[in-house]
Amino acid sequence: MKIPHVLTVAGSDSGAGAGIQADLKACAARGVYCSTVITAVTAQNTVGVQGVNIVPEDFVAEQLKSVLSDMHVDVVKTGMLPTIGIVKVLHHSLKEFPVQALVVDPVMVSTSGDVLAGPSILAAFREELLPMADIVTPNLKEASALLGGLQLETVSDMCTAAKLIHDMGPRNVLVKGGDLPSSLDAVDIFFDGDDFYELRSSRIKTRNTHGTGCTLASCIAAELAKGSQILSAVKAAKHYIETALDYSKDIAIGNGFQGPFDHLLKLKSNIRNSFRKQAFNPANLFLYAVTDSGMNKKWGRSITEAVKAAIEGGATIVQLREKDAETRDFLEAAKACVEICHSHGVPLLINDRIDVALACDADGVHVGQSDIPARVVRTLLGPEKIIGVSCKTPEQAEKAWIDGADYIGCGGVYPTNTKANNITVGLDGLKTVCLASKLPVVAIGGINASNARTVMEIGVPNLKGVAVVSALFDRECVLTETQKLHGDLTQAAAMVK
Ligand SMILES: Nc1ncnc2c1ncn2[C@@H]1O[C@H](COP(=O)(O)OP(=O)(O)O)[C@@H](O)[C@H]1O
Ligand SMILES: Cc1ncc(COP(=O)(O)O)c(N)n1
Ligand SMILES: [Mg+2]
Repeated sequence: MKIPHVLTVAGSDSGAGAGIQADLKACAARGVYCSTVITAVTAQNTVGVQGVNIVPEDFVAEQLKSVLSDMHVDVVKTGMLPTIGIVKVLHHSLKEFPVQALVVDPVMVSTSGDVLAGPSILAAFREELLPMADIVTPNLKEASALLGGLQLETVSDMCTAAKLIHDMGPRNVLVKGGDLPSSLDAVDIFFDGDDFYELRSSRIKTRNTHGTGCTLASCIAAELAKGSQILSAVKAAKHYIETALDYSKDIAIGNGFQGPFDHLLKLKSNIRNSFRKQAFNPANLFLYAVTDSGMNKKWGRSITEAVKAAIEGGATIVQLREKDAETRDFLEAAKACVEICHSHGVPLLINDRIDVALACDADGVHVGQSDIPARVVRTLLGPEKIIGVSCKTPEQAEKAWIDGADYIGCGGVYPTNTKANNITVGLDGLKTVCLASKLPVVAIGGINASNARTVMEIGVPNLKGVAVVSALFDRECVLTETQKLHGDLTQAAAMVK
């Protein structure tokens, strides 16, 4: 399988906000393979550039040959090209190994004001590289330098510059206005030789803008490699910059005035979630209340009234299992239950309906063997949420563990009216599954005040509690029944210890 491939020819930034490091991260974030030809190694941080060590042009040529003679590169993107010799070497390589598109970011001065490629480079840019480029992406200072010091202060000046640079031969020009002093928005001008496009995004208030230029150019290259048209590639890249800046506006890396931003925001948001993740507490399975709309209707109670009574009676986790409710009514009830549960520190799960769980920000979901697989539920809900799976066999328990579930429900232990045609596993089946399971287990199916102790007294360590439906909700007083069951379970737990 061929995958989209960008080759970046640029300098290394030890602080990893710009240069090669930004290019690698931007391409990774956009799902594109990125190879790297390094033209210079900079000693650089959030304060500025402390040193530059230029790679000899022969060795730049050697790197280019290694990559281009072996790999299929779709798009070449250039950043810091510190010498005329390196520009010439690149020009030569691109003649020998033509690619689908060339994106030129004419890096000259870092935002910290340090020179990365001197003015002597300008002639080589104009003569060798720009005529080959599909797009060139100067910032205000670079556009001005390319045009012999022309003053650029307004959006209209940027249009003039785009047109003049277009005359040097590139097919498209993007003049970037990140540094436009008077502008509330971040405005860039795109010119394709016929039309001007004013591309605006909100200007994010942050110190973390080091590397925006490199990232923008890499992202354009990545989108081109995936087959986008140039204008949509530029728009996608600009949108990505805006999102990444917004996401990273408060991160603190380094003590200087310009910090790097965070390219891999999607990935990081998962990692951050996993830092935040409170490990599921198996003790919550102790008295697990599962609602049933039919029963509550029969006794003239709303779901919320039933849940409140169960919690006050000592339920340690609640699952809403509303098979017949209209979705919108269910969601409203679920939102109210989330509030009640959270005010008591009790987790609330939703049976089967991942959409409802997401919409009401429930603590998790319980799924059966014929529902969406737990592995998919985990992807949809992220690492923070609780996932339970109904299992009858050790194999199903093993699979639930592999899929990233937090607990399993095992049953039916006894015959029950709440599930038609449900195979009963009995106490023996329960014990077998508990002994095999790597996850904590809650027993379910026909459990009530008269048999709960017997269930708990099978005495296997990872049986953490019982789940009940009718024993709480098919009764006149949910509060009393829950209190009674809680008392029995507490006694049984004391016996087992
Ligand atoms: N604070 C900001 N908020 C939103 N977008 C920005 C901000 N600063 C720069 N950009 C955008 O980042 C991209 C790079 O622009 P610029 O900073 O001008 O280039 P360079 O990094 O080469 O100096 C442009 O699309 C610009 O509009
Ligand atoms: C190696 C290298 N390449 C490019 C830039 C420009 O990035 P910025 O203009 O965001 O400082 C940089 N600072 N370092
Ligand atoms: Mg910048």
